[in-house]
Amino acid sequence: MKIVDIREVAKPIKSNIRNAYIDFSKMTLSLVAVVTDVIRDGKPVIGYGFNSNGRYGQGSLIRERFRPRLLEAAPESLVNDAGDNLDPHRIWATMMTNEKPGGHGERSVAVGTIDMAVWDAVAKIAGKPLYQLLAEQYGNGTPGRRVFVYAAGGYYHPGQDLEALKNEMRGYLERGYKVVKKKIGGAPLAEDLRRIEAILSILPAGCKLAVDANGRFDLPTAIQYAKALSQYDLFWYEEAGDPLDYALQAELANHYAGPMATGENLFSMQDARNLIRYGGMRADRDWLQFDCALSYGLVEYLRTLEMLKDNGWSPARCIPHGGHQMSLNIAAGLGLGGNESYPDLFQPYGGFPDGVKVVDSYIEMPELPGIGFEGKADLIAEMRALAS
Ligand SMILES: O=C([O-])CC(=O)C(=O)O
Ligand SMILES: [Mg+2]
Repeated sequence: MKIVDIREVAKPIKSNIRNAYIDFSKMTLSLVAVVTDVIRDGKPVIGYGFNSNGRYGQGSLIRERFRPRLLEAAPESLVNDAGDNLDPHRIWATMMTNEKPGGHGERSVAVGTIDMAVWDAVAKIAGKPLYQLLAEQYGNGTPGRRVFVYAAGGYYHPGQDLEALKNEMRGYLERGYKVVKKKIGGAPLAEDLRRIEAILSILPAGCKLAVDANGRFDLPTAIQYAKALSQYDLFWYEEAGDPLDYALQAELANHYAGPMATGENLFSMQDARNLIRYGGMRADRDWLQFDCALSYGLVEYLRTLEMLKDNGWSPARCIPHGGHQMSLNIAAGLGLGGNESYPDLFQPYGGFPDGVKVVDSYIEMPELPGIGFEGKADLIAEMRALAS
Protein backbone atom coordinates (compact mmCIF):
# COMPACT_ATOMS: atom_id res chain seq x y z
CA MET A 1 0.00 0.00 0.00
CA LYS A 2 1.43 3.35 -0.90
CA ILE A 3 0.92 6.97 -1.86
CA VAL A 4 1.61 7.13 -5.59
CA ASP A 5 1.20 10.86 -6.11
CA ILE A 6 0.32 14.12 -4.40
CA ARG A 7 -1.17 16.78 -6.65
CA GLU A 8 -1.66 20.43 -5.75
CA VAL A 9 -3.30 23.35 -7.47
CA ALA A 10 -3.98 26.92 -6.31
CA LYS A 11 -7.64 27.89 -6.60
CA PRO A 12 -9.14 31.37 -6.28
CA ILE A 13 -11.67 31.98 -3.51
CA LYS A 14 -11.69 35.70 -4.03
CA SER A 15 -14.53 38.07 -3.27
CA ASN A 16 -14.91 41.79 -2.85
CA ILE A 17 -15.37 41.68 0.92
CA ARG A 18 -13.08 42.82 3.69
CA ASN A 19 -12.70 42.27 7.40
CA ALA A 20 -10.89 44.63 9.78
CA TYR A 21 -7.52 43.45 8.50
CA ILE A 22 -7.60 42.15 4.95
CA ASP A 23 -9.67 42.17 1.81
CA PHE A 24 -10.29 38.93 -0.06
CA SER A 25 -9.70 40.29 -3.57
CA LYS A 26 -6.76 37.95 -4.18
CA MET A 27 -7.53 35.10 -1.78
CA THR A 28 -6.51 31.61 -2.88
CA LEU A 29 -6.28 28.16 -1.40
CA SER A 30 -4.33 25.01 -2.18
CA LEU A 31 -6.37 22.01 -3.26
CA VAL A 32 -4.55 18.71 -2.80
CA ALA A 33 -5.18 15.14 -3.95
CA VAL A 34 -3.33 12.24 -2.30
CA VAL A 35 -3.50 9.36 -4.75
CA THR A 36 -3.03 5.85 -3.35
CA ASP A 37 -2.67 2.44 -4.96
CA VAL A 38 -5.48 1.05 -2.78
CA ILE A 39 -8.48 -0.08 -4.84
CA ARG A 40 -12.03 0.35 -3.49
CA ASP A 41 -15.08 -0.21 -5.67
CA GLY A 42 -12.75 -0.83 -8.60
CA LYS A 43 -11.03 2.56 -8.35
CA PRO A 44 -7.91 3.88 -6.60
CA VAL A 45 -8.63 5.63 -3.30
CA ILE A 46 -7.87 9.35 -3.50
CA GLY A 47 -7.97 11.62 -0.48
CA TYR A 48 -8.66 15.32 -0.89
CA GLY A 49 -7.80 18.34 1.19
CA PHE A 50 -7.58 22.12 1.06
CA ASN A 51 -6.65 24.92 3.38
CA SER A 52 -9.32 27.22 4.70
CA ASN A 53 -9.70 30.90 3.86
CA GLY A 54 -7.56 33.57 5.42
CA ARG A 55 -4.14 32.22 4.49
CA TYR A 56 -3.22 31.71 0.85
CA GLY A 57 -2.41 28.65 -1.26
CA GLN A 58 0.79 26.89 -0.23
CA GLY A 59 1.88 25.34 -3.51
CA SER A 60 5.58 26.11 -3.30
CA LEU A 61 6.01 24.63 0.19
CA ILE A 62 4.02 21.57 -0.81
CA ARG A 63 5.96 21.06 -4.03
CA GLU A 64 9.42 21.83 -2.63
CA ARG A 65 9.35 20.06 0.73
CA PHE A 66 6.31 18.08 1.83
CA ARG A 67 5.36 16.24 -1.36
CA PRO A 68 8.91 15.00 -2.11
CA ARG A 69 9.43 13.83 1.47
CA LEU A 70 6.36 11.61 1.27
CA LEU A 71 7.02 10.30 -2.22
CA GLU A 72 10.67 9.56 -1.41
CA ALA A 73 9.89 7.76 1.88
CA ALA A 74 9.87 3.97 2.02
CA PRO A 75 6.16 3.12 1.52
CA GLU A 76 6.16 0.72 4.50
CA SER A 77 7.26 3.60 6.77
CA LEU A 78 3.93 5.36 6.10
CA VAL A 79 1.51 2.55 6.98
CA ASN A 80 0.15 1.35 10.31
CA ASP A 81 1.42 -1.69 12.22
CA ALA A 82 -1.33 -3.90 10.82
CA GLY A 83 -0.31 -2.86 7.32
CA ASP A 84 -3.94 -2.33 6.36
CA ASN A 85 -4.05 1.48 6.17
CA LEU A 86 -1.94 4.60 5.89
CA ASP A 87 -0.81 5.99 9.25
CA PRO A 88 -1.48 9.75 9.48
CA HIS A 89 0.92 10.10 12.42
CA ARG A 90 3.82 8.48 10.57
CA ILE A 91 3.01 10.49 7.46
CA TRP A 92 3.01 13.64 9.57
CA ALA A 93 6.39 12.80 11.11
CA THR A 94 7.83 12.18 7.64
CA MET A 95 6.56 15.52 6.36
CA MET A 96 8.17 17.24 9.35
CA THR A 97 11.59 15.64 8.86
CA ASN A 98 14.31 18.31 9.05
CA GLU A 99 11.88 20.98 10.24
CA LYS A 100 12.96 22.81 13.41
CA PRO A 101 10.39 23.59 16.11
CA GLY A 102 8.80 27.02 16.42
CA GLY A 103 8.02 29.60 13.75
CA HIS A 104 4.83 27.94 12.68
CA GLY A 105 4.06 30.47 9.90
CA GLU A 106 2.73 29.06 6.65
CA ARG A 107 4.36 25.65 6.90
CA SER A 108 1.53 24.58 9.20
CA VAL A 109 -0.97 25.41 6.44
CA ALA A 110 0.84 23.30 3.85
CA VAL A 111 1.08 20.33 6.22
CA GLY A 112 -2.53 20.78 7.38
CA THR A 113 -3.75 20.67 3.79
CA ILE A 114 -1.99 17.39 3.01
CA ASP A 115 -3.02 15.98 6.40
CA MET A 116 -6.69 16.59 5.53
CA ALA A 117 -6.29 14.59 2.31
CA VAL A 118 -4.51 11.80 4.20
CA TRP A 119 -7.37 11.43 6.71
CA ASP A 120 -9.88 11.44 3.86
CA ALA A 121 -7.95 8.57 2.25
CA VAL A 122 -7.58 6.70 5.54
CA ALA A 123 -11.32 6.80 6.26
CA LYS A 124 -12.12 5.79 2.67
CA ILE A 125 -9.70 2.86 2.91
CA ALA A 126 -11.43 1.88 6.16
CA GLY A 127 -14.77 2.26 4.35
CA LYS A 128 -16.38 4.61 6.89
CA PRO A 129 -17.15 8.24 7.53
CA LEU A 130 -14.18 9.98 9.10
CA TYR A 131 -16.30 10.99 12.13
CA GLN A 132 -17.02 7.29 12.77
CA LEU A 133 -13.34 6.35 12.52
CA LEU A 134 -12.39 9.20 14.86
CA ALA A 135 -15.01 8.27 17.44
CA GLU A 136 -13.79 4.66 17.39
CA GLN A 137 -10.05 5.39 17.45
CA TYR A 138 -9.81 8.55 19.55
CA GLY A 139 -13.23 9.22 21.05
CA ASN A 140 -15.84 7.40 23.07
CA GLY A 141 -16.82 5.05 20.25
CA THR A 142 -20.06 6.76 19.28
CA PRO A 143 -20.09 9.91 17.18
CA GLY A 144 -22.54 12.71 17.89
CA ARG A 145 -23.86 13.17 14.40
CA ARG A 146 -25.78 16.37 15.18
CA VAL A 147 -23.36 19.29 14.98
CA PHE A 148 -23.99 22.92 15.92
CA VAL A 149 -23.19 25.38 13.13
CA TYR A 150 -23.32 29.16 12.94
CA ALA A 151 -23.40 31.48 9.93
CA ALA A 152 -20.35 33.68 9.45
CA GLY A 153 -20.79 36.73 7.28
CA GLY A 154 -21.38 40.37 8.04
CA TYR A 155 -18.25 41.42 6.19
CA TYR A 156 -17.73 44.97 4.99
CA HIS A 157 -19.13 44.95 1.45
CA PRO A 158 -18.67 48.03 -0.70
CA GLY A 159 -21.87 50.04 -0.61
CA GLN A 160 -23.79 47.68 1.70
CA ASP A 161 -26.20 49.75 3.81
CA LEU A 162 -27.92 48.69 7.02
CA GLU A 163 -30.98 47.39 5.16
CA ALA A 164 -28.79 45.16 2.99
CA LEU A 165 -26.89 43.96 6.05
CA LYS A 166 -30.19 43.03 7.71
CA ASN A 167 -31.26 41.20 4.56
CA GLU A 168 -28.01 39.25 4.55
CA MET A 169 -28.68 38.16 8.13
CA ARG A 170 -32.34 37.36 7.40
CA GLY A 171 -31.04 35.05 4.68
CA TYR A 172 -29.05 33.07 7.26
CA LEU A 173 -32.00 32.88 9.65
CA GLU A 174 -34.23 31.63 6.83
CA ARG A 175 -31.73 28.88 6.12
CA GLY A 176 -32.01 27.60 9.69
CA TYR A 177 -29.20 29.34 11.55
CA LYS A 178 -29.78 30.74 15.02
CA VAL A 179 -26.33 32.23 15.51
CA VAL A 180 -24.89 34.69 13.00
CA LYS A 181 -21.57 36.53 12.95
CA LYS A 182 -20.51 39.92 11.72
CA LYS A 183 -17.19 41.71 11.40
CA ILE A 184 -16.19 44.65 13.58
CA GLY A 185 -13.14 46.88 13.65
CA GLY A 186 -13.29 47.79 9.97
CA ALA A 187 -15.33 50.91 10.68
CA PRO A 188 -15.39 53.48 13.51
CA LEU A 189 -16.93 52.21 16.76
CA ALA A 190 -20.13 54.26 16.36
CA GLU A 191 -20.75 52.81 12.91
CA ASP A 192 -20.00 49.26 14.11
CA LEU A 193 -22.54 49.75 16.89
CA ARG A 194 -25.17 50.90 14.38
CA ARG A 195 -24.48 47.79 12.33
CA ILE A 196 -24.73 45.57 15.42
CA GLU A 197 -27.99 47.18 16.51
CA ALA A 198 -29.45 46.82 13.03
CA ILE A 199 -28.83 43.08 13.17
CA LEU A 200 -30.05 42.72 16.77
CA SER A 201 -33.27 44.49 15.77
CA ILE A 202 -34.18 41.62 13.42
CA LEU A 203 -32.94 38.64 15.47
CA PRO A 204 -35.84 36.62 16.89
CA ALA A 205 -35.76 35.48 20.54
CA GLY A 206 -33.30 32.61 20.97
CA CYS A 207 -31.01 33.83 18.18
CA LYS A 208 -27.64 35.45 18.83
CA LEU A 209 -24.97 37.55 17.20
CA ALA A 210 -21.20 37.02 17.43
CA VAL A 211 -18.70 39.72 16.47
CA ASP A 212 -15.17 39.31 15.08
CA ALA A 213 -12.43 41.97 15.09
CA ASN A 214 -9.86 39.83 13.25
CA GLY A 215 -7.05 40.84 15.57
CA ARG A 216 -7.27 44.52 14.70
CA PHE A 217 -7.32 46.23 18.12
CA ASP A 218 -4.61 47.43 20.46
CA LEU A 219 -5.44 47.08 24.13
CA PRO A 220 -7.12 50.49 24.65
CA THR A 221 -9.31 49.97 21.57
CA ALA A 222 -10.12 46.39 22.55
CA ILE A 223 -11.23 47.68 25.97
CA GLN A 224 -13.22 50.52 24.42
CA TYR A 225 -15.08 48.00 22.27
CA ALA A 226 -15.44 45.63 25.25
CA LYS A 227 -17.21 48.35 27.23
CA ALA A 228 -19.50 49.22 24.33
CA LEU A 229 -20.26 45.59 23.49
CA SER A 230 -21.07 44.75 27.11
CA GLN A 231 -24.51 46.32 26.67
CA TYR A 232 -25.51 43.51 24.26
CA ASP A 233 -25.90 39.82 24.97
CA LEU A 234 -23.50 38.62 22.28
CA PHE A 235 -22.67 35.02 21.43
CA TRP A 236 -18.99 35.98 21.55
CA TYR A 237 -16.42 38.77 21.05
CA GLU A 238 -13.78 37.28 18.75
CA GLU A 239 -10.08 37.90 18.16
CA ALA A 240 -9.99 41.39 19.63
CA GLY A 241 -6.20 41.77 19.46
CA ASP A 242 -3.20 40.24 17.77
CA PRO A 243 -3.50 36.44 17.99
CA LEU A 244 -0.12 36.13 19.72
CA ASP A 245 -0.75 38.92 22.25
CA TYR A 246 -1.77 36.69 25.14
CA ALA A 247 -1.34 39.51 27.67
CA LEU A 248 -3.88 41.63 25.79
CA GLN A 249 -6.37 38.76 25.77
CA ALA A 250 -5.80 38.13 29.48
CA GLU A 251 -6.26 41.79 30.38
CA LEU A 252 -9.41 42.02 28.25
CA ALA A 253 -11.08 39.43 30.47
CA ASN A 254 -11.03 42.09 33.21
CA HIS A 255 -13.19 44.32 31.02
CA TYR A 256 -15.56 41.91 29.30
CA ALA A 257 -17.62 39.42 31.27
CA GLY A 258 -19.32 37.80 28.28
CA PRO A 259 -17.89 34.98 26.18
CA MET A 260 -14.82 35.65 24.06
CA ALA A 261 -13.35 33.54 21.27
CA THR A 262 -9.97 33.30 19.60
CA GLY A 263 -7.41 30.89 18.18
CA GLU A 264 -7.95 30.74 14.41
CA ASN A 265 -4.48 32.22 13.87
CA LEU A 266 -2.67 29.89 16.26
CA PHE A 267 -1.00 27.21 14.22
CA SER A 268 0.41 24.64 16.60
CA MET A 269 -0.29 22.85 19.86
CA GLN A 270 2.47 24.96 21.45
CA ASP A 271 0.83 28.25 20.41
CA ALA A 272 -2.54 26.97 21.60
CA ARG A 273 -0.93 25.96 24.90
CA ASN A 274 0.47 29.45 25.31
CA LEU A 275 -3.02 30.85 24.85
CA ILE A 276 -4.31 28.52 27.57
CA ARG A 277 -1.34 29.28 29.85
CA TYR A 278 -1.13 33.03 29.40
CA GLY A 279 -4.26 34.25 27.61
CA GLY A 280 -6.65 34.30 30.57
CA MET A 281 -9.23 32.29 28.61
CA ARG A 282 -12.11 31.11 30.79
CA ALA A 283 -13.01 27.43 30.42
CA ASP A 284 -16.57 28.06 31.61
CA ARG A 285 -17.55 30.50 28.83
CA ASP A 286 -14.89 31.22 26.21
CA TRP A 287 -14.46 29.49 22.84
CA LEU A 288 -11.38 28.11 21.05
CA GLN A 289 -11.25 28.35 17.26
CA PHE A 290 -8.08 26.47 16.26
CA ASP A 291 -8.51 25.31 12.66
CA CYS A 292 -6.71 22.09 11.78
CA ALA A 293 -6.55 23.03 8.08
CA LEU A 294 -4.28 25.95 8.99
CA SER A 295 -2.41 24.37 11.87
CA TYR A 296 -0.66 21.14 10.87
CA GLY A 297 -3.84 19.15 10.48
CA LEU A 298 -5.67 16.67 12.66
CA VAL A 299 -2.52 14.88 13.85
CA GLU A 300 -1.55 18.15 15.57
CA TYR A 301 -5.16 18.93 16.56
CA LEU A 302 -5.29 15.63 18.47
CA ARG A 303 -2.28 16.89 20.45
CA THR A 304 -4.08 20.17 21.04
CA LEU A 305 -7.15 18.33 22.35
CA GLU A 306 -4.89 16.34 24.73
CA MET A 307 -3.30 19.56 25.92
CA LEU A 308 -6.75 21.05 26.52
CA LYS A 309 -7.80 18.01 28.52
CA ASP A 310 -4.65 18.26 30.67
CA ASN A 311 -5.61 21.86 31.36
CA GLY A 312 -9.20 21.16 32.29
CA TRP A 313 -10.82 22.24 29.02
CA SER A 314 -13.59 20.25 27.38
CA PRO A 315 -13.48 19.68 23.60
CA ALA A 316 -17.01 21.11 23.67
CA ARG A 317 -15.43 24.58 24.09
CA CYS A 318 -13.92 24.27 20.59
CA ILE A 319 -15.77 25.68 17.58
CA PRO A 320 -13.17 25.74 14.80
CA HIS A 321 -12.69 28.45 12.24
CA GLY A 322 -12.89 27.67 8.54
CA GLY A 323 -16.29 26.24 7.67
CA HIS A 324 -14.99 23.01 6.11
CA GLN A 325 -16.22 19.46 6.34
CA MET A 326 -13.00 18.26 8.00
CA SER A 327 -13.85 20.14 11.18
CA LEU A 328 -17.46 18.94 10.97
CA ASN A 329 -16.12 15.38 11.12
CA ILE A 330 -13.88 16.20 14.07
CA ALA A 331 -16.80 17.87 15.81
CA ALA A 332 -19.04 14.84 15.31
CA GLY A 333 -16.33 12.29 16.07
CA LEU A 334 -14.67 13.91 19.06
CA GLY A 335 -17.36 16.05 20.65
CA LEU A 336 -16.40 19.58 19.69
CA GLY A 337 -18.92 22.34 20.36
CA GLY A 338 -19.69 22.86 16.68
CA ASN A 339 -18.26 24.39 13.56
CA GLU A 340 -18.22 27.63 11.60
CA SER A 341 -20.07 27.92 8.30
CA TYR A 342 -20.03 30.60 5.57
CA PRO A 343 -23.35 30.12 3.77
CA ASP A 344 -22.56 32.61 1.01
CA LEU A 345 -18.75 32.67 0.85
CA PHE A 346 -15.71 30.69 -0.24
CA GLN A 347 -17.73 28.25 -2.34
CA PRO A 348 -17.51 25.45 -3.32
CA TYR A 349 -15.07 24.67 -0.49
CA GLY A 350 -17.23 25.49 2.49
CA GLY A 351 -20.55 24.07 3.51
CA PHE A 352 -22.15 20.67 3.71
CA PRO A 353 -22.90 17.68 1.49
CA ASP A 354 -25.85 18.34 -0.82
CA GLY A 355 -29.20 17.86 0.84
CA VAL A 356 -27.94 18.53 4.38
CA LYS A 357 -30.25 21.08 5.98
CA VAL A 358 -29.59 23.39 8.90
CA VAL A 359 -32.36 23.05 11.47
CA ASP A 360 -32.24 25.14 14.67
CA SER A 361 -28.54 25.77 13.91
CA TYR A 362 -27.70 22.05 13.81
CA ILE A 363 -26.89 19.74 10.93
CA GLU A 364 -26.94 15.94 10.87
CA MET A 365 -23.82 14.33 9.39
CA PRO A 366 -24.69 12.01 6.49
CA GLU A 367 -23.22 8.54 6.08
CA LEU A 368 -20.51 9.11 3.46
CA PRO A 369 -17.09 7.44 3.37
CA GLY A 370 -14.15 9.69 4.20
CA ILE A 371 -14.68 13.36 4.91
CA GLY A 372 -17.78 13.37 2.71
CA PHE A 373 -16.60 15.52 -0.20
CA GLU A 374 -18.18 13.08 -2.67
CA GLY A 375 -21.56 14.25 -1.36
CA LYS A 376 -21.03 17.82 -2.54
CA ALA A 377 -21.29 17.92 -6.34
CA ASP A 378 -19.65 21.28 -7.04
CA LEU A 379 -16.72 20.55 -4.73
CA ILE A 380 -16.00 16.99 -5.83
CA ALA A 381 -16.04 18.12 -9.46
CA GLU A 382 -13.07 20.44 -8.76
CA MET A 383 -11.33 17.71 -6.79
CA ARG A 384 -11.76 15.08 -9.50
CA ALA A 385 -10.49 17.51 -12.11
CA LEU A 386 -7.25 17.77 -10.13
CA ALA A 387 -6.89 14.03 -9.65
CA SER A 388 -7.63 12.92 -13.18
O1 LIG B 1 -12.44 36.99 7.87
C1 LIG B 1 -11.72 36.02 8.07
O2 LIG B 1 -10.48 36.06 7.91
C2 LIG B 1 -12.33 34.75 8.60
C3 LIG B 1 -12.56 34.80 10.04
O3 LIG B 1 -11.97 35.52 10.79
C4 LIG B 1 -13.58 33.93 10.62
O4 LIG B 1 -14.26 33.23 9.88
O5 LIG B 1 -13.70 33.93 11.84
MG1 LIG C 1 -12.37 35.09 12.87
